[in-house]
Amino acid sequence: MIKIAVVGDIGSGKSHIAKLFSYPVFNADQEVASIYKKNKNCFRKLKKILPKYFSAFPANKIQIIKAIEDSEKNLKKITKIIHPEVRKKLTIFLKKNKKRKAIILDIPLLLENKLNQKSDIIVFVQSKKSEIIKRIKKRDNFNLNLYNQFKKIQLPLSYKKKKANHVIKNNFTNKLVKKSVKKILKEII
Ligand SMILES: CC(C)(COP(=O)(O)OP(=O)(O)OC[C@H]1O[C@@H](n2cnc3c(N)ncnc32)[C@H](O)[C@@H]1O)[C@@H](O)C(=O)NCCC(=O)NCCS
Ligand SMILES: Nc1ncnc2c1ncn2[C@@H]1O[C@H](COP(=O)(O)OP(=O)(O)OP(=O)(O)O)[C@@H](O)[C@H]1O
Repeated sequence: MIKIAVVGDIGSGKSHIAKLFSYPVFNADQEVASIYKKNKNCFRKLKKILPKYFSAFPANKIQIIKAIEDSEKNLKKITKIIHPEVRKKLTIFLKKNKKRKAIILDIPLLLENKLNQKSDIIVFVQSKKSEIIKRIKKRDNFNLNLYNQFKKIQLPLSYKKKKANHVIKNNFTNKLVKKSVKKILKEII
């Protein structure tokens, strides 16, 4: 199984491009959202360490964001509980798809959390900063503080690009991007 990991800036188009590969996608952000929504055991652990923000199941996103904004330590406490659950889901996903020729990893913190293996193909999505900002500002509940906090924690984009086997330039139109995806697949599969 070839693992193709899509990395890049927040809002650069990783999830959009991951889907264009037409192979099963593991989307870590979606997994996190689903854990908050469905995993009561995880909620209990979160409530125990951060009762002020996790009061009733399912967790409230505004409260989670407030916890993270209030202190970086809170984010560490949350990720200590959430990340092992995401890793469990990843193991299940890889097992389920072990006979597939390729799978796509849409894990924003893949390199930060050293979830990659040497054999993985890393694809870096490169998008114009101004275009990204314009788009993410339109998102529901967009929070500039949180965005800046996450940017500070994430590895520099220059490092991610250097680690990549391929770079896809995303101009937020499908024509160019689809061509790049096709070219990469032709080279590796
Ligand atoms: C704060 C939350 C509720 C905001 O949810 P929301 O739906 O608005 O955003 P989403 O989860 O899609 O994340 C958007 C982007 O923010 C960045 N981001 C999210 N969490 C983190 C983090 N812990 N560290 C650095 N960047 C992060 C990623 O680039 C991600 O793609 C959520 O991001 C969260 O709970 N984060 C902590 C858990 C985590 O580490 N998730 C990252 C995936 S493993
Ligand atoms: N090539 C493209 N053509 C059309 N729309 C695009 C393209 N690339 C991205 N988009 C759109 O831009 C927005 C941001 O893309 P996306 O959500 O995939 O980014 P992301 O990098 O996964 O974000 P995050 O870091 O928050 O997880 C989405 O609405 C997506 O549909």
